[in-house]
Amino acid sequence: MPLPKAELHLHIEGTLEPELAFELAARNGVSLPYADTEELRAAYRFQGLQSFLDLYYELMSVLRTEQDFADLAEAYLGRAAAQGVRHAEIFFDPQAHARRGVGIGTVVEGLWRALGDSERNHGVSTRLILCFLRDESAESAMETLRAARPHLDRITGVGLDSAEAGHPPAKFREVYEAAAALGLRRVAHAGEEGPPAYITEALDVLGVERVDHGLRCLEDPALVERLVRERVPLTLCPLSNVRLHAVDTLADHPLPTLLDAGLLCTVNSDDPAYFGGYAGDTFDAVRDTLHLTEDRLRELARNSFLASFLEDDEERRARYLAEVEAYTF
Ligand SMILES: Nc1ncnc2[nH]cnc12
Ligand SMILES: [Zn+2]
Repeated sequence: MPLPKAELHLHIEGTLEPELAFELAARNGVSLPYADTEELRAAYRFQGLQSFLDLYYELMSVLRTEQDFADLAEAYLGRAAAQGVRHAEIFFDPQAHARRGVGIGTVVEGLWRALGDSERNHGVSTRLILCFLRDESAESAMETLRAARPHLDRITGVGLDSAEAGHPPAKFREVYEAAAALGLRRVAHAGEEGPPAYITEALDVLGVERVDHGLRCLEDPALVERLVRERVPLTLCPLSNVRLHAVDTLADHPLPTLLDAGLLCTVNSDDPAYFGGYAGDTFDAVRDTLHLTEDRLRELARNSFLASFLEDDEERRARYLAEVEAYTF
């Protein structure tokens, strides 16, 4: 039995495996510029974040209907459950679908067809986090939040993703204020490819409660001290960092340094169809390559539930935490 864990940094569009991409392309009459799944997989060699994002946005053109989003989420939940995920807080990118005329209602209600039955079908509780694309305008983000209003009973929080460099968090001050006023939780990608100052800005200007990635905090010791003091969780994605060249190899990943510094670290899969592993694969990889002890692995699992947005269901959180403590390796 795998170690129970929560997945807190997972883009649902990043779980689109080549096989499902081709199946949906055929179903929807979309042609992909790849002959087959093998040729598509061969394209998964990225120079950095932007080259990944180019393929990620291209491939999601196969997602058209509610059923497509339901099938995508259902496939993810099955894989996640098999790897010990008990709770998943799932990002989605409505603006990336609105571009081709797929409205946020299709996305959210489609995902909900799978998420609504996830506890019963997979034993996985879920939350949805709407991400704004930071390389789109602040006005577009505000329009997206407006369009999300009829679906807010399905949405727990907002996040910020896509190309980071040159798109500081402060650009989205107003939309995060509006999201907070609607009672939404707040997270943001920061310090993945952008500087540590973006992490500080995400905390101070956007009021984020977790930092997605946050890897580059290590360049600013005062910031590390603050993150430790304020118990700000980091949702790290080690396999993503290797594939997008934030680190040279997994053996060079600073996860042990971050843990030793006292940071509240979690490990996550980001875009598992593209980066070579789901949550359990990621835990196995850091265990084997970074030689993490059982105590460290248990700490990472515990942190994942502590950092999750389960404030509305503390009984469940306590149950998950008890499972972590009772786990025998
Ligand atoms: N790792 C990542 N960073 C920024 N935006 C993303 N969208 C999907 N994955 C992402
Ligand atoms: Zn991400």
